[in-house]
Amino acid sequence: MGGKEAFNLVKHDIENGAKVLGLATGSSPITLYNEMTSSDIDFSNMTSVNLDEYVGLQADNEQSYHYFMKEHLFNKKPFKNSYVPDGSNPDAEAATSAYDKIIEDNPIDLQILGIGRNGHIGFNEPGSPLDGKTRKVSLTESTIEANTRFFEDEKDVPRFAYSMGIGSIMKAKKIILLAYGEAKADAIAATVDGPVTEDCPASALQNHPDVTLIIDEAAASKLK
Ligand SMILES: N[C@@H]1[C@@H](O)[C@H](O)[C@@H](COP(=O)(O)O)O[C@@H]1O
Repeated sequence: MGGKEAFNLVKHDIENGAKVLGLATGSSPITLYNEMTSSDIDFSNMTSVNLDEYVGLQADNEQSYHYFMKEHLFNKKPFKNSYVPDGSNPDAEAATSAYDKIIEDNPIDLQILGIGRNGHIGFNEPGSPLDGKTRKVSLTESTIEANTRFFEDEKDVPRFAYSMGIGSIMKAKKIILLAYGEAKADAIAATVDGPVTEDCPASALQNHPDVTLIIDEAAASKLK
């Protein structure tokens, strides 16, 4: 899907000096990561900062976002530093403030985003403050249900995550949002045509000066 288009934008930014990439998990960025791993770009002097991680999963847990990122990108293309929130730290205050410090020290040049069916970005579910920092969030039923496919049993799906806030996402210089498939059509319509509202966290992107949407026809099917 849109991996090639996204990759060309990423490559262009790197050639123009981008040093910090904000990265996302989920199925949407996989084709981009495939392009990155098969490219000849050297990321070893770059930094990556991921959006979120499940609370309660160790980095070596196969369902963790740490693991996902290693498997899809970092094992083949190591970065100088790669940051993902520490889901194994039960102290939410410590884990989230440490992550805010990381974001502050590594301002994001280009942020890659997927989108949840309910318009969430990172794990900022509907109702999240549009200017928020990293925090512990409760996942909604719709997100838990969407994530169930990755776990053996629904009861194993984590109920909480540490997520970069929308305020931090909005500070990225540029943003690329990836969305494919009919299940994302309502979220994309609300993001683009709806009001800016906490009911659709991605609608905050309307206030960002440099956002590119890479979406397929199905995801675009409910746009005005
Ligand atoms: N926390 C992630 C999001 O960052 C991602 O955008 C979303 C959509 O995932 P997918 O791309 O698999 O549809 O899933 C999870 O909730």
